[in-house]
Amino acid sequence: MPDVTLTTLQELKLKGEKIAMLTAYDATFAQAACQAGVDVLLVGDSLGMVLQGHDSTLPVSMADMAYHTAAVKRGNQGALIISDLPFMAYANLEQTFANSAALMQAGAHMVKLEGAAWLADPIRLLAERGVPVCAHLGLTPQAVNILGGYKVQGRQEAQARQLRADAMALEQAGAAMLLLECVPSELAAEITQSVKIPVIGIGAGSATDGQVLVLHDMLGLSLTGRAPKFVKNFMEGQASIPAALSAYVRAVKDVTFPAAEHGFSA
Ligand SMILES: Nc1nc(=O)c2c([nH]1)NC[C@@H]1CN(c3ccc(C(=O)N[C@@H](CCC(=O)O)C(=O)O)cc3)CN21
Ligand SMILES: CC(C)C(=O)C(=O)O
Ligand SMILES: [Mg+2]
Repeated sequence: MPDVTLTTLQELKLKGEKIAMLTAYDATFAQAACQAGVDVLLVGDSLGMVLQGHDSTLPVSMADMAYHTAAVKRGNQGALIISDLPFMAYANLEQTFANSAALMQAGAHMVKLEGAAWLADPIRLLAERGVPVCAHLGLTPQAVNILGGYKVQGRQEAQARQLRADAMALEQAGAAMLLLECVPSELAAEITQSVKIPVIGIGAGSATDGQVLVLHDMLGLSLTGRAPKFVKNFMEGQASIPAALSAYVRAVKDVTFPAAEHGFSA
């Protein structure tokens, strides 16, 4: 078992102490993040963009996710490891079970699925089989071709109402955690208060129970030359990568990150 478990995260939410989460794709950065005090490591399918150079997360395979999960597991020092199920790896229940098993056996402690209320059945069935699930709501990058780009979600009242309902339904179904990406800060605050499970945000303001960023983004690296609005470069003013990782954890814990400028309004 890792030092950080679901119970730990529940306690952090109750105490009002923020959860620091960061993506990791290899053993060395996993170890460095742990030594900086990161609570949760996310083996994100963002690796398709930052490691592989694709322009979306869609080309990422299960083999890729299992390979990077196994590498992160070897460098991990007590963090909870969450791995993304990649595009179309949870299109039906049989695939969802087999692919979740592969990630758990590679070293994940939880899997993350992108979607909405339709995730209720897979979440309930995975939990019954021993797999905790994080539900990723709001801007779901695997649906970029449906969404028409990487755009803020939940700005219209009807969409906001839908997101609130989805969050409650997925908690009810047995989700262990929610991740809100690119939603107005006010809406993320409401959802965080309305559920008992931890809510992690990226581009969702400072009121969520924790924050996540893509490792390369927070180290000031970008393939496209322009980072999303919610990114802060933590290398600025730091002399080393370990110092930047520590600055990130400190900023999340003392709620100096994210600032208002990193969030979206309705
Ligand atoms: N390097 C990296 N960082 C990420 O955060 C990330 C990935 N890759 N790959 C998968 C998804 C894609 N993500 C993205 C990418 C771009 C924006 C973006 O540029 N958003 C606009 C908002 C536009 C609006 O106002 O609707 C922004 O200005 O931030 C957001 C999320 C988040 N994830
Ligand atoms: C951006 C985060 C939330 C993610 O899903 C990823 O890194 O793939
Ligand atoms: Mg992802």
